[in-house]
Amino acid sequence: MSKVINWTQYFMGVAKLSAYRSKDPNTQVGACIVNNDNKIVGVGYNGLPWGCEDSEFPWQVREGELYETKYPYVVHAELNAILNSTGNLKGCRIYVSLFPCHECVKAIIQSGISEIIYEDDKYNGTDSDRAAKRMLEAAGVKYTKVEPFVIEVK
Ligand SMILES: Nc1nc(=O)n([C@H]2C[C@H](O)[C@@H](COP(=O)(O)O)O2)cc1CO
Ligand SMILES: [Zn+2]
Repeated sequence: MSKVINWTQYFMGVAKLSAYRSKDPNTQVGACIVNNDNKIVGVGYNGLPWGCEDSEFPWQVREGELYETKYPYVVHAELNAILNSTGNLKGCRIYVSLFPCHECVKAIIQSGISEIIYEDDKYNGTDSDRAAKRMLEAAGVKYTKVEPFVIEVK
């Protein structure tokens, strides 16, 4: 019998495959938005906005003056997936390889997405993470952690 993956593995797999497109040398994140018919309606990974060349922005820099780091320039995977999506996201689920930050959570809530499925939560307990969860709980958006699913890319 050939191997068959379940829906969660499939959508998380698409999210994680997308993450491999990210030029971020420290954290590659992928996201996949799915509607109630189990159709994919948006994917994204953390990258620079259109027109911003990877070679001209400081991907390697994580500390020091904000302007000199990668942080003000990168579009997070979740926001890219929302911005890349087609149509109304009300009631959709978002599969993301890393739990969303407080900024993406605002976009997730406002777009009508009703559930977050995530795998990694390496920033668990940070202020951003706590603020994110505070908003999700207030807005009634579910978040569910799933076991790691290995995608092999050679
Ligand atoms: N959920 C997320 N989605 C994302 O796309 N990111 C992006 C922003 C940066 O490009 C990178 C985090 O960089 P670092 O601080 O781990 O070196 O991942 C970060 C988070 C974490 O909340
Ligand atoms: Zn974010």
